[in-house]
Amino acid sequence: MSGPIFVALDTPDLERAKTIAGKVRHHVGGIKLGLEFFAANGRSGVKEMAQLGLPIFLDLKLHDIPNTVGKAVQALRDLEPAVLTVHAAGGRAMMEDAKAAAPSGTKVVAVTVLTSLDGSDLSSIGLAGDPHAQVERLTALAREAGLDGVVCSGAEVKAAKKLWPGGFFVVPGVRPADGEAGDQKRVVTPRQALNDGASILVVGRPITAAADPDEAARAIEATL
Ligand SMILES: O=c1ccn([C@@H]2O[C@H](COP(=O)(O)O)[C@@H](O)[C@H]2O)c(=O)[nH]1
Repeated sequence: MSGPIFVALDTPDLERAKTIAGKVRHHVGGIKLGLEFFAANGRSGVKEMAQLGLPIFLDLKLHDIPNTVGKAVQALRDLEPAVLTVHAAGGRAMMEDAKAAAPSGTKVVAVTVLTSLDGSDLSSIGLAGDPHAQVERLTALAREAGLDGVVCSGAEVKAAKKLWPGGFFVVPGVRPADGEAGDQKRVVTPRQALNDGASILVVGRPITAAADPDEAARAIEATL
């Protein structure tokens, strides 16, 4: 993969996704397509975006029983995404089945604790302890399940990498120093995330909501 920035094209509008990708393509290493894009455009939309020639990160955050997730990954095989996500909370067997069903060139990575959650959110769903401990627990589980890496916030990536030196670490929820956090709760700067061990950075609104997405991507790239 070339540059570390994957731009999150969170839109249901295929033409808008193509326009933004076209504008920022020289300043990003790939494009991330998530639930909003996939729900609106499906597999054909992913194929159309792939024609731009940038690596595709398919962020579907699959989370179900092992058989269902394995079959879903099987159905996605021909899209050959560079990166595909599942939720680590689905458990070891689910992650094993996802990895077994994925193409060999796809990195299957597990979401540990969403960057939009803090300690009080975890308490409200019955998970005691801070996000840090939960990220460490799920990173160890993802490693045991044979995945390629995890998704965590920049606040935990250093600890996760210490547990798994050869892992692939995806860090979303990054914001330039003066950036709006929005719904993200565990936020660090792109530079800090890379310093602490991120393999790739996921950047959405700081680029896509900017008046000039190309300039915004360029400015973030210049800080790295
Ligand atoms: O824990 C997670 C996992 C995935 N995401 C995704 O990353 C982008 C972030 O977008 P911003 O606009 O830069 O906040 C978005 O597509 C999420 O689905 C995440 O934020 N946190």
